[in-house]
Amino acid sequence: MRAVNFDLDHVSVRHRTARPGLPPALQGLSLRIAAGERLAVIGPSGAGKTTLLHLLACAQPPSAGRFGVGGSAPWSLPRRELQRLRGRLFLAPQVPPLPPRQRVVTAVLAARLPALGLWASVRSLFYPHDIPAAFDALDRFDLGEKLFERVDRLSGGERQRVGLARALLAPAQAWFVDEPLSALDPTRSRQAVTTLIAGAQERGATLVASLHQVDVALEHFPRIVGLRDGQLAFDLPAAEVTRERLARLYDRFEHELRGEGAAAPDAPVVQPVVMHCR
Ligand SMILES: Nc1ncnc2c1ncn2[C@@H]1O[C@H](COP(=O)(O)OP(=O)(O)OP(=O)(O)O)[C@@H](O)[C@H]1O
Repeated sequence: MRAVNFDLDHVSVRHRTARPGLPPALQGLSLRIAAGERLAVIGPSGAGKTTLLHLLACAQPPSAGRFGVGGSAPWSLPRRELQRLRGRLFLAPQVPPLPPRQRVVTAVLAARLPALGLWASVRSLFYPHDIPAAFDALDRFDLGEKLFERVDRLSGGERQRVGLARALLAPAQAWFVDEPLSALDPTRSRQAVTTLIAGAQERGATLVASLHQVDVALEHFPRIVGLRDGQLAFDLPAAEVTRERLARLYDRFEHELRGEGAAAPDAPVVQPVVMHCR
């Protein structure tokens, strides 16, 4: 499967529901992400990390500037083609949208729906079509024994890992993963991030992750994009992200840099967000 590249040329994003007078969530961002590249997006709360991932996954349109995916402007495509493109992009929200009463096997295999026809999709809701593949994906996140568990019987950390296991089954060429480690303890975090990276590399998929754990970002991602107040603060190889740059990026948000205020491992589950991208 061929990976895709992304081009942002002075892109701004304003949320439709944003209060008038507030600056856009992203302002004049210019970035180029090559096919198969791996990068982490860091920055304090409200910097625009989630908005950037939603833009890249074609879940959120730009309000200004030029945004291209694989050489075409997604928001100018006919609706059906835009849908097809979205099927090649996998967005993993921080809180995965897993139906609470569903079995884990069904929830994980749902990642394949963009590649299935209508009848196969409906059928797969009742008869999981590839149980071994679901087991393998879960097992890589140490969750193989939860295959037939109901989603609402999982801890917050387990749900988050189920959400990540979906990436391994998605027919996608680019993965956008929003704070994948927020409900995981340090050991699980390391396991999850190495599994994600290995999975993306096996497929040659582009991987963009927003991370609050700056140490994990610097250790595992060769390129780091720093956002602050919706603007690009820096775009550098990890080795060039110095303490001074981080101190400037997190000025007045030092507690976030120290990891304070993060969700406790396996914290109580927050209600899943509704995804509008497919
Ligand atoms: N649906 C929305 N409607 C209106 N404003 C929004 C919406 N989503 C985000 N924003 C605003 O856009 C800005 C960027 O938010 P975003 O969620 O992208 O930041 P973030 O860096 O991911 O933050 P966090 O680390 O807290 O998740 C913030 O000012 C936020 O309040």
